[in-house]
Amino acid sequence: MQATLIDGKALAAAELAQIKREVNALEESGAPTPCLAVILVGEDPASQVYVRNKLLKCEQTGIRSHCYRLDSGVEQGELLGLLARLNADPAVHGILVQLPLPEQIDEAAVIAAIDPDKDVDGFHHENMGRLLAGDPDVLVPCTPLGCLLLLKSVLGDSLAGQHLVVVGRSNIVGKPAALLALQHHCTVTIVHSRTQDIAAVCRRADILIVAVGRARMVTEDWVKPGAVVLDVGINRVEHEGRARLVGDVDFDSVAKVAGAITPVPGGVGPMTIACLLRNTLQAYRHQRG
Ligand SMILES: Nc1nc(=O)c2c([nH]1)NC[C@@H]1CN(c3ccc(C(=O)N[C@@H](CCC(=O)O)C(=O)O)cc3)C=[N+]21
Repeated sequence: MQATLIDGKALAAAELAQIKREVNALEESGAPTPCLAVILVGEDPASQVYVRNKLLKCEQTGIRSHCYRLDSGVEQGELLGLLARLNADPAVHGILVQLPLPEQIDEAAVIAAIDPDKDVDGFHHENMGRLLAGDPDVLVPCTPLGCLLLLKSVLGDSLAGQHLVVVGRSNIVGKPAALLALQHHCTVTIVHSRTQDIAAVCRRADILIVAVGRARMVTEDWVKPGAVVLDVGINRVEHEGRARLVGDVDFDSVAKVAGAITPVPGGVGPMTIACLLRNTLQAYRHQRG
């Protein structure tokens, strides 16, 4: 391995420590405590792990949190009613509805029902539009924001002119990551399942962000020597009879050619959670003027 390992866990811990200091300062000034509401529908095991993690990090930073656990058979109207109450509650500053939702519920309708000012996921069309327009007063999706912080940790502020290729075009990672990179003056390409000779396009990237959800899809022949590789994938695979977490990047082969690379676990994931808390604090400040 020649690549520098980008330690997302350590960088996230530093970010959380900073958030904790800011929350403490608010506390000392007598201001109310920032509060995040999390809604979890059903019993999806991965969602339960992620939500537990988010609540734990809230506790560590002093952000108040409240988790609403709804039955997997809940009616959409009930979920929308809960959102209306949380939107109207001035003590709640951030709202996160854990995805995916059960099939009887229209995800788009749920996201549209969240007050954009409390939309700490940055999934509401109002926030997507603001990001597209380059409005600084926007809540940016947590994973792309985490990617940007990881990139700055290796490249400093010199993202300008770098060719950044995003693999994947989802609304929650690929598209917002591309827009954020564009705002930081990168030359941006998005590639996806219909792209012709995807490996050749990726090989031209100075920075590669991979978010497709296919275990170890990106191999060393996709990567330019010295490139920075961020792996957003979280795939559970069987390895010698045991469940194991791997990314969308074939770490062992890519680490031989990349200049820097994030591991899975311990890369983008922890940074995503740190950015959720960062967004909660931003939403709090915005709401309090
Ligand atoms: N409304 C909503 N917002 C989200 O931000 C959201 C979501 N729904 N649904 C699911 C995805 C996934 N996601 C992750 C966050 C942290 C880790 C994370 O911390 N991963 C650890 C490992 C965790 C494990 O052991 O499974 C790591 O990479 O080191 C992973 C995945 C947020 N998501």
